[in-house]
Amino acid sequence: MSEITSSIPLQINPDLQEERDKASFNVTELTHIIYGGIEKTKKRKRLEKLLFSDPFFQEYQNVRAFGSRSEYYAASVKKSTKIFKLRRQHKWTDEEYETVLDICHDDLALTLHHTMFIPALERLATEDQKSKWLTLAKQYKIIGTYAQTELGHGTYLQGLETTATYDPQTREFVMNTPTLSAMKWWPGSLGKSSNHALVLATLIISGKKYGMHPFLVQLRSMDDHKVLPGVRVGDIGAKMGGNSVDNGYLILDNVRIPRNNMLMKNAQVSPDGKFVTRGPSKANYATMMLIRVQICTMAYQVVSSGATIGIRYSAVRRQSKLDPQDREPKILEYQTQQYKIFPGLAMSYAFLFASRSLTRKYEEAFAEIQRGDFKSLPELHCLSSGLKSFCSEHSVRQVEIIRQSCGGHGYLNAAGLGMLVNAAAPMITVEGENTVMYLQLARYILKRFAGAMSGQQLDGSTSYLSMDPATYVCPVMSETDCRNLTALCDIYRYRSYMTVCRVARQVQHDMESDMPQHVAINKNLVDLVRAAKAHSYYIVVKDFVEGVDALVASAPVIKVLRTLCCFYAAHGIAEYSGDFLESEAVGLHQLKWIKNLQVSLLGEIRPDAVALVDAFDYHDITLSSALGCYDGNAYERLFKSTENDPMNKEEVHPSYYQYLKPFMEEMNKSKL
Ligand SMILES: CCCCC/C=C\C/C=C\C/C=C\C=C\C(=O)SCCNC(=O)CCNC(=O)[C@H](O)C(C)(C)COP(=O)(O)OP(=O)(O)OC[C@H]1O[C@@H](n2cnc3c(N)ncnc32)[C@H](O)[C@@H]1OP(=O)(O)O
Ligand SMILES: Cc1cc2nc3c(=O)[nH]c(=O)nc-3n(C[C@H](O)[C@H](O)[C@H](O)COP(=O)(O)OP(=O)(O)OC[C@H]3O[C@@H](n4cnc5c(N)ncnc54)[C@H](O)[C@@H]3O)c2cc1C
Repeated sequence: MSEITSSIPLQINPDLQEERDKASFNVTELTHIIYGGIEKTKKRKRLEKLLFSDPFFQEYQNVRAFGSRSEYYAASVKKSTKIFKLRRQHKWTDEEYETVLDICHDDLALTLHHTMFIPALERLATEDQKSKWLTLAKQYKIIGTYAQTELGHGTYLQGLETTATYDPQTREFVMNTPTLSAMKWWPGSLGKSSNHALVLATLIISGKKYGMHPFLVQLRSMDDHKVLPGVRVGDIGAKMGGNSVDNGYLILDNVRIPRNNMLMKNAQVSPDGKFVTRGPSKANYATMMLIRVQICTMAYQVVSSGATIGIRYSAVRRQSKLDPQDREPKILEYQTQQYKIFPGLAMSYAFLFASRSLTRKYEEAFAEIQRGDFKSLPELHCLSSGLKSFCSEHSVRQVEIIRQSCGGHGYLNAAGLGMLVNAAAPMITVEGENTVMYLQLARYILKRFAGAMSGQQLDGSTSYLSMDPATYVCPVMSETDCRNLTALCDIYRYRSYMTVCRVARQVQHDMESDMPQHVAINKNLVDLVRAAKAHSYYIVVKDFVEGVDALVASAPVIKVLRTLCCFYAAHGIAEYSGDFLESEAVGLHQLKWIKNLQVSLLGEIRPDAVALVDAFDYHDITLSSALGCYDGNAYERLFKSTENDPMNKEEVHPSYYQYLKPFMEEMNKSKL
């Protein structure tokens, strides 16, 4: 009888334990830094324990892996409602609730209710409207979504075709979907879950259009969830990932809603049909900006989860030979493996600091906006647009590289990496497609650059655009200088300055050559995006350097984070060396030194790699990966995962009797 079983050993895989034993710093100290202090870490642990002591959360993993789409959706509705109930029962604060959503990695069917519907009510409704609708929403007496995107338009909001026409006779809005391309298409939780939707529609009064405004529309009966008259709603179909969410379509056929169902914080329609605005015209775009900021944090979670799986697996997987006399090495010993995974590790910490800094700026600006002061809105819009695009693009790409670095096993669902990549991929598209968002940033940068050229004193993230480029000398004079974080940051800043300067001059030149502005802009779009990317890279490196500099921590923690920060910056320069050379931010000598440093840092990070991902402190259920489990028993867990596979339920699959058996019989009888 074979001794091979799928039982999971009680002890940690010795290969992983060996890594933990040799860490140069205290992992718990770093975990506290990541989560914002001992109390917050403890609270998180308590919430994790509360959630995962319920066997449902373990069973949920199986439905996710092996259930049909409909079963997965149903389990996810159950998960959402369980969490909603727990929130009420334990009177969680908003912060505790957010922590729970982070622990669950946010694949909840009813996700849009809390990610967008409630924040939109908070931002777009008047106090009176809030006391009615927001209260109902927070008590889960209504479930809602944010229905903006249409089949024909997602990006171009001025092109939205859904109409809200005011009828002063009845003091109602008539909500209508006039064409196929006007139907709402994509909103999460719309297809089957929500009974209400915040519908973004073009307001029409007496035949005149007044732009996009938010309207609260009831879609389904509160008694039996049946679709109300005039409403057609359904699921848009299976997606590459995120299939627990019922992204939906919505057609409104002259559905009448009371005047008060227009959310009127930023603009009002009086009973007799007069339109009055308050604040800037883009005030109704506020919810999107919030989610863009949150996407940066999600990108951190995505890439740090991927790095955790990749590094733990690479520490327990042995393959081939390095020293012919020795046993097969851990694949983490191969420099090429380190080169695939450590950029994701360094990026995790870079995005942790960058998203933290962006969130802080957002909260400060939001408080000002609440007081009616909108001066930081343009800066915040552009910063969040750029960083949303940068963090999503880089994290999704890096996790796919990590997936590939896990060889064949990385391709299994049980590895958790494919699902992670597919779930994270829409971050590139949602809340403003990345190219479009980079271009929003580029538009802002061009204006600021023009301001600097005309002698304006700039502040905020673009203040460096008033620098005098003639004073720049590459601050790296020797190989040792390459470890100077301020010097590396200066190199990024100058690269960004030159990239912006070049495209600004080109656009100006094209316009002076009598090219209409839109033609000149379109002729330079690729370089405009390049400038926005260079600026975003600089901001992320700067936030990382400043974040590490400001840390109050033990010397070993600071040392390891400085090493990662240096690697992150050096890796970026090596990867985009063409841009850095072209802008003359570095010369060939410096580039060679920085490339050498990048490679030697791999070896310096290597001994702490496992400890650096342990510090993220992800629960095994959150990671949902046989390869990335804390105990490192990857093979046992892979084998165990096959037990739940419905394909293995019967010894002989029904298809044998249906197809294979008759086919084999026919083949065996055949004379050919
Ligand atoms: C474990 C894994 C978890 C991972 C999870 C992964 C994914 C998450 C999955 C799902 C997400 C869930 C929900 C998703 C929801 C959505 O997607 S909701 C729909 C979002 N849609 C958009 O974001 C649309 C994007 N388009 C726009 O924002 C605008 O149309 C655009 C900015 C492109 C142009 O606007 P428009 O009004 O047409 O522009 P103008 O050219 O007239 O004006 C531009 C001026 O307006 C300023 N501006 C634009 N936006 C803002 C803003 N938000 N705030 C402040 N100012 C703004 C802009 O700077 C210009 O100003 P100037 O004229 O230059 O001064
Ligand atoms: C998983 C998922 C969940 C979503 N959830 C919601 C939701 O809850 N609510 C909601 O309202 N919407 C939702 N959306 C829709 C999402 O917001 C849109 O898909 C997104 O805003 C992009 O718009 P689009 O699909 O129209 O892309 P398009 O604008 O058609 O983009 C297609 C291509 O055209 C290019 N392009 C477009 N305009 C320009 C331009 N001006 N300059 C240069 N290039 C341009 C883009 O760069 C891109 O390459 C969701 C989408 C997904 C995938």
